[in-house]
Amino acid sequence: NSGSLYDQLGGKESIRTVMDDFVARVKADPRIGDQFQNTDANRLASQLTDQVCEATGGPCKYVGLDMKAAHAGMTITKAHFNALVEVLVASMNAKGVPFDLQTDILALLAPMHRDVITVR
Ligand code: HEM
Repeated sequence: NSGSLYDQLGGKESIRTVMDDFVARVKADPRIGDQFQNTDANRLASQLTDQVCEATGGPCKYVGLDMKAAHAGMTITKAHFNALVEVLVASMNAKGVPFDLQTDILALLAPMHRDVITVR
């Protein structure tokens, strides 16, 4: 396979499609949904799209809070983190992201656990 991860994903519109699905599933998830109760779905999907677009080599710039600041003050456990990853995989499956690409994306996000998990 050639091209950036971003191109393989199908560009920004495809990433946004996954993220819209993801935020909806997160809000409905019994394990983590409560934490996103007051979250503006459109805004979070937009932030996540920019973040993943940039991280995969796309022409975007994520201008939100860094991951430590974004999650400071929240109660986020390893179990919460794993639940969110599971939800993301469900969305990537639902939107037809090939398995190899899924693992590439997860590899980019996994190290963020250090800044996201606040309860250790
Ligand atoms: C790799 C894992 C994660 C990534 C990449 C990530 C990414 C982000 C991003 C980009 C934002 C927006 C920051 C901004 O707007 O400036 C955000 C906000 C947030 N995240 Fe995470 N996050 C992750 C894991 C989690 C987990 C496990 C939880 C809790 C279960 C969580 C809960 C939240 C909440 C509640 C917000 C605030 C949304 C709002 O503005 O209302 N995140 N996250």
